[in-house]
Amino acid sequence: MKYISTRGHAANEQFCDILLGGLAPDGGLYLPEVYPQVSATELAAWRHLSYAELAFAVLSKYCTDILPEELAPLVSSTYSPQAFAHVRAGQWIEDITPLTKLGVEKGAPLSLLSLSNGPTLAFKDMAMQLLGQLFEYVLKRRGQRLNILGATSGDTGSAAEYAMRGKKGINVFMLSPKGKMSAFQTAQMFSLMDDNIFNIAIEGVFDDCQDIVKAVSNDHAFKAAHSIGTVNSINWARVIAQVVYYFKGYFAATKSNDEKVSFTVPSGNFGNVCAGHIARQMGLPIHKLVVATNENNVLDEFFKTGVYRVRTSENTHHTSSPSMDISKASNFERFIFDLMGRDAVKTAALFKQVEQEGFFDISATPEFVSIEEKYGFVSGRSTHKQRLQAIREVFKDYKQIIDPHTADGVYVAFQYLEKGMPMVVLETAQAAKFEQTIHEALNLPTPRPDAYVDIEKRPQRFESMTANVDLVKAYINKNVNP
Ligand SMILES: Cc1ncc(COP(=O)(O)O)c(C=O)c1O
Ligand SMILES: N[C@@H](CCOP(=O)(O)O)C(=O)O
Repeated sequence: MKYISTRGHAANEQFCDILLGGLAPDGGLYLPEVYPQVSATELAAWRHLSYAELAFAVLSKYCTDILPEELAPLVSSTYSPQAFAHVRAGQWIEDITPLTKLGVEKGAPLSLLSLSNGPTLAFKDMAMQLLGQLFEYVLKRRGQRLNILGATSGDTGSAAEYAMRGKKGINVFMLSPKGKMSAFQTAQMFSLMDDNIFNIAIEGVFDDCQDIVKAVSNDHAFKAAHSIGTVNSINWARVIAQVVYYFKGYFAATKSNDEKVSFTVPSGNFGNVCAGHIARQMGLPIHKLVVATNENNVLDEFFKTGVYRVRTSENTHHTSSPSMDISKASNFERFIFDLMGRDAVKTAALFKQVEQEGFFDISATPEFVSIEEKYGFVSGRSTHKQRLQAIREVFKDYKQIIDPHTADGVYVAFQYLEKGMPMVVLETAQAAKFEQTIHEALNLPTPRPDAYVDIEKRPQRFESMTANVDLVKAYINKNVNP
């Protein structure tokens, strides 16, 4: 399998190269030359696989430069009960991404696909645990080191740090928006004292952090000299690891492969729902992909109007679903590349316009008009009030405490229920990470795993910085070459 860039100027690379490379050298994002297809026979056989077996089946189609006998143990040790088995409502559950059937609403079976059972209680663990294994394997094979530079709005950071802590040859430099994550999320990252973990609190919003990651990655000399890699969904490996649970969720929600399923995905950087798009392109019978945003509704605006208008830091709201406080959805470029018939020239021109003018408008194109029919995408947005309402209703009707991001998903999913069509909402984090909002909605304490009791009281270590690329580079340089 060869990989190409959405902007058309990268040498055709193999999986292990793009795993370490992150952003393509022309500033674009990597994608496979073609999406591998899943035949009807394969889909029938996959229905009965365990999560680890399914992950191996999907990943084998993409990681073609890793021998199957070497990939298989990496995947099976990642998706093991040690990392993902959990207790819910007093019950010990070994299923890695269990589907909780809530009930039938407006004639549609409604379920939650629970993705936040890993070590840091958010869906990011599903991919990040695998990335940790893949990085270690490839770096050892090549005798290289890696300095990961990441941006987080709350969950990617801790998932990456827990997956990479103590790993030989890997450092993690993680940028986060100062004072904008929940107290739990902040403590989860900043309480780590491992020598290879560096937390940097940036005065700004998530987009400022992501812009710095891209600027550092686009400085090819610095990137090469400091072996810079990424763990955000810029990195293709993140996205394919997330493709797996769409297959798992589909099988759990249906009895036969003749059925279709809609998925609602709480969205910010467009990585999670992009994985759904790729599963659909591979042949998974997905009906609708519902993009649910919070008050930072750049994506909802695009799917409703054809105008993609990024917002400035000042116009990015600090909300009660803070991990989705994103106004420049970096992964969105992969979908636009597909939408534009995989035309890298058109894609590069559109994103150049975003850089220069802050928007593009494709409302008058046949491509935009075809989106729902051809790709199944629809969208909606939720606000603080609607988020609280969804938390209350799911608790009242189904006795489940959902987190604020999942609540945005549930609220928007209700607008797209169709009689007889299963609707699966992706549960992206556990409520424990956002207890202030849960308390506001339910006036109840949120149970949390023993390992996290009083985490907010632990000592914290982090560096504060203004949103300045040179300061970040100097900090990396100082710590990599002390
Ligand atoms: C809990 C939670 N839900 C939803 C999202 C949005 O996912 P994506 O950025 O892949 O669109 C994030 C952050 O990415 C998150 O941490
Ligand atoms: N919401 C994320 C931010 C970025 O998403 P990613 O999937 O591109 O890493 C977070 O919580 O950190």
